[in-house]
Amino acid sequence: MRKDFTEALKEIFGLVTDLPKKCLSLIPRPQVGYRVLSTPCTPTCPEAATCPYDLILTFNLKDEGFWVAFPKKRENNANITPALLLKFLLIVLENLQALEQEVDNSLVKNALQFLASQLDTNIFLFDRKGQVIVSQSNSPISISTFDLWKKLNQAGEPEGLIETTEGNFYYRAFTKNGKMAGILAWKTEPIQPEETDSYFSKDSIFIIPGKNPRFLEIKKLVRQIAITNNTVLLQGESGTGKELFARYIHYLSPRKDRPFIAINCAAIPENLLESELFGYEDGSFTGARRGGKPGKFELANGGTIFLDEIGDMPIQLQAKLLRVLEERRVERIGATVSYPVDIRIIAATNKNLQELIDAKLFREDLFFRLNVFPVHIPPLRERRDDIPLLLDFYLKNICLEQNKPFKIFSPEAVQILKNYHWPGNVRELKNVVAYAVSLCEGDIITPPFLPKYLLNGSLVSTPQPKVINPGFPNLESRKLKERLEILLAEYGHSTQAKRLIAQELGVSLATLYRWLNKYRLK
Ligand SMILES: Nc1ncnc2c1ncn2[C@@H]1O[C@H](COP(=O)(O)OP(=O)(O)OP(=O)(O)O)[C@@H](O)[C@H]1O
Repeated sequence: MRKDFTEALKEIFGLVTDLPKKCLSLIPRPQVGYRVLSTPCTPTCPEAATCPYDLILTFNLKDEGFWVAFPKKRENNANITPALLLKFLLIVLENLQALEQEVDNSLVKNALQFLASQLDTNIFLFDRKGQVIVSQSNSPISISTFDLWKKLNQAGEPEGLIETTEGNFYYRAFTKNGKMAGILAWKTEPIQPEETDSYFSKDSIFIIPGKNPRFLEIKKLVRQIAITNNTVLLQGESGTGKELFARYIHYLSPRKDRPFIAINCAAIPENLLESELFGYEDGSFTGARRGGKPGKFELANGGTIFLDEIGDMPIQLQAKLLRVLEERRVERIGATVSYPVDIRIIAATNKNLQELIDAKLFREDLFFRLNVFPVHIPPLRERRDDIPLLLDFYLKNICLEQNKPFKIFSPEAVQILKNYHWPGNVRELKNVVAYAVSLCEGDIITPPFLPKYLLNGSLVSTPQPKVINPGFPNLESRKLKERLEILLAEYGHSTQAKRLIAQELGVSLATLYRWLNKYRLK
């Protein structure tokens, strides 16, 4: 272990792990854990003026002592940056834990405080329950440690960058025996390019949880596309995160400070969609607002427009959209002139556009214009390895939102959730977690706290055929219609009521509108 550890330090950081004998005689060795020394190690060192090191750390791991020094002049002449020191500290923390050595909090605290004073930054170390072990503020900040902890938990990934009212914080969660043991966060502003090396998540501030290899590939592709101005077509089942990805693309693009305008082509009645998208001039039709109204394209000028459920766009409007895509100009209804617009277009659908083209419901030329960068987001059942991570992500977030103590899922509950086929994808998973959190008062969520339909053996571990839009879990049409009627009677027909119904069913508002149309329940 010691060899691997010192080799890693040498290799990754170019650190000196074998100090000259004369130094060793001056350096006190800690009884346990580690100790950080700034040079000179002692005021009496005869070579203080010419000491080649900046910082020396001494360790005692499993009764074995050794030393690491940070040379003032490193091989590649790189400065010892804050990120480098912190990375180093994290490696130390993790190694101490790998050796199953209890880390003495006061030692960690001293080390961190020392580093913070060297780094001119703010550092916080939380234990797994969010208690602050170290809070080192070099300059006063107004964010509360609770708010910071909340944000860190919302990020969902083991490492990355979060944005707060106080600027950016890098963070890194560390684990012990496979469980989260704490989170170290430190303020970093502005972000220096050399600090964003591969050790840290390049997902930037906006993080989409998911570690499945295919999903990681998609995130990588999306990051590459984001910085271009190209049109993107997101395809995937309902609830897989198409809108989330659209926002992610916008966020990572040079347009991030300009508007992101989303419009759901299926949720808006056909006769209103045109005026919503293109706007209208004064007096262009009965009931039109005085002075006219700008459409979504105009509102999105300089930014991104997200056309959700593009497969549901009426065919006559498709021709008009095609013109916008080709000419980058928009003409309000009733106008005689057109305006230039600078927009990035992201479209999404859970339908098979090829089938719609064959059925003459979707224009092929529009499809080619939109399909510049196609991105297929896989359904949750095709990335089951991410289920525990997503459960954990939403569990923490929902407990924080509902101001409840943190909970965990029992292994039996996780097993059920891992086997389920998730037709409503991540949206459905999120609803299941919210359901369980509101029912369970204890610390452990066991199977009885899960929605009943998940416990029904026939639904569990039944491999499902791959379908683009599977609809609600195994409900036959008649049952679905009955369920919708009951819910409408209970909640009413208002837009807000429909939002609640969609939430209860674990489907998007657009899917609900589609069903209401289908069963003539509007
Ligand atoms: N990978 C993910 N990690 C965390 N949350 C996710 C992920 N994917 C989706 N979600 C969450 O699931 C919900 C549904 O996501 P979103 O609305 O982006 O899906 P969608 O594919 O656009 O759905 P629809 O086609 O029904 O409009 C949102 O609350 C979103 O935050």
